[in-house]
Formats: sequence, structure tokens, C-alpha cells
Amino acid sequence: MKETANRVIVVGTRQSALALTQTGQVIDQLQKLSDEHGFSYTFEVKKIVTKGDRILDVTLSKVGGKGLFVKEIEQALIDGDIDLAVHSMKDMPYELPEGLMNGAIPLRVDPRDCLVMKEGLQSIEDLPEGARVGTSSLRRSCQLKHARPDLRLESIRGNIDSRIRKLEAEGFDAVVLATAGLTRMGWQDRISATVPVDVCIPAVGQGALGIECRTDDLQIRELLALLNDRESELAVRAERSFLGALNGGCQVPIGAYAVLLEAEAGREPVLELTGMVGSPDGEILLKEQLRGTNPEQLGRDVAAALVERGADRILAEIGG
Ligand SMILES: NCc1[nH]cc(CCC(=O)O)c1CC(=O)O
Repeated sequence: MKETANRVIVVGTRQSALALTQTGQVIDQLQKLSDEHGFSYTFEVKKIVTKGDRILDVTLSKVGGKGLFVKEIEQALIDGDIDLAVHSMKDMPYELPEGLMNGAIPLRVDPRDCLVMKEGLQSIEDLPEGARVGTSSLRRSCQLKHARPDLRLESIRGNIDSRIRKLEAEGFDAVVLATAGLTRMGWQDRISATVPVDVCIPAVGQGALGIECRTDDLQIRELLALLNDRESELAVRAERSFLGALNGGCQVPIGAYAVLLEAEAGREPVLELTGMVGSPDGEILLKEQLRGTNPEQLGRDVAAALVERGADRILAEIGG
């Protein structure tokens, strides 16, 4: 017998359909790992309302502020009301509060954006001249405007379910969403087209989850380590280092996408990171791509290459 006590692990989550679904999926995986390793853990969900949820009707880019969807959840962790928290990685700010850490990045799913479109449309090229496309992400607006200057990008708020409803209710030709959110919900048949990464660099961490815990909770850390996916972790670390170096939040057009290249036998895996910074109207779109073996260094190097081309000035101008 292992000497771990019975423990009820309380898992904090937002209460959107997506948050509840991905939290349930993580709990299923953790329960399985716990059983396999002879731990006697059980799990309980605790729903937490965040500031981001309370102001979903307001354009978030106007309200600003980093970590709108995580602050209250982090406080609950610090207070010991919950033991771990499941976040969409891309909603996690770069810096975690003292005493908290990211205990696991599980296997990442498709990081690309996708279009959910009006009946009959199957690709971005199918969108008619001047089509109305809903998104409140400056990163998505910037890159789609850049690819198709004729498109009318309009703000659309809400959780993914309400954004899909608004497609019809508000007469959009398309709405832009993360492929990952739709597939986790089992709604992949609503995807009309996947947006290739050369058209739209995804948000930092898109498609990945982050499982946050207290640094001093070694039991939880041991369990979470079993769920961690090393390759997903390296890619996300490179992207987040890039974000940190540019001091970016969700209210500036910043994107980054890292992939692991095929590692040669006995060699360290090589990462390839593409970073982008642009202006919301899509007139400016800067990209840099570099390779490296140290994720944090690679993130800083790609950021520095963009700063050399004026990225910091662009970000300062739009109030990042
Ligand atoms: N900003 C909200 C948010 N946070 C995470 C996802 C999708 C899932 C993911 O990227 O892991 C979404 C919805 C979306 O952008 O369509």
C-alpha cells in the first residue's frame, strides 16, 4: 500500500460550458492516473464566477486587464478553497501569483483558429466581398483583415455557444473560434473551415490547458506530473516566453505558434517558434520565425527580432 491518505481533491473551474467540459475531461484523466498509481484520490468540482464572466457583454478589449478569467480562481487556490484549477492556457496571464505554479500542460489539441460559417460556405475564399465576420480578438481581426482587406470584422462577445447562436441571430457570414474549444465540446461538425497558421497565427497557448496548483502541495504536483505532456509543455513555454518578453495581454494583436521538429537520435528536440505582432486594422503585420532548443531563450529571441522591427512601438500605440 502507498502511504497516501484518502484525499478529496477540489477542482476549481469557471462555469461556462467549455470550462466545465474540459474540467470534466481532466478529472477523468486524473482519476485514471490516480487509480493506476495506487493513490486513493477522489475529485470534486467547484464552480467559480470570474470578473471576465460578469462582464462578458462588454468588449473585453475596452475593459482591458490581464487574467480576467483567472484571478478569482487563483485566489481560491491561495486560500485553500480549491486544490487545482483547469484553465485554457491562452487565458492564463504570463505571471502566476507567488505560491502558485503550472503543475501540468496536458497533450495539446489543434491550436488553429477556425471559421463557423453560414450554410454553404466552406473556406475563407468562399466569403463574399465585404462579408461580416464576428470576432472580438484583435489578433484574429488583424490577421484576417491582412489576408482579406474587404472583410468587415465586427465585435462579438460571449462564450462559444452564444457566439455560434449570434452567427444566425445577428446575421454574420462567419464567426472565428478556436478549433480546440469546438472539438472539446464535440461540436467539430460546426467547423466550416480551419484557418491555416500562415493566415492566422494562433494565440499563445491556444489548444492547450494549464493545470494550476499550489507550489507547496507536493501530493498534487506528483499527480499532475503524470498528466504533463513534455512536447506540449516545451511548445507552450516557448510561446509564453515570447508573450512575457513583449509584455502582452489578450488586448493586443499578438500571436505565437511553436512546433517541435523531428528530434535526431540522441539530440535535444528543436523547437520552431513563429511570433506575430500587428495593428488591429491589419495594415501592419510583422512575423518572425526562429529555431532553438531552449524554449525560454527562443521566445525572447523571437520577441527581440520583432522589437527590432518596431513591435514595441506598435504595441505602445494601441495601449498594450
Ligand atoms: N478566449 C476564450 C477562450 N479561451 C479558450 C478558448 C478555446 C479553447 C482553447 O484555445 O484552448 C476560447 C474560445 C475561443 O477563442 O474560441
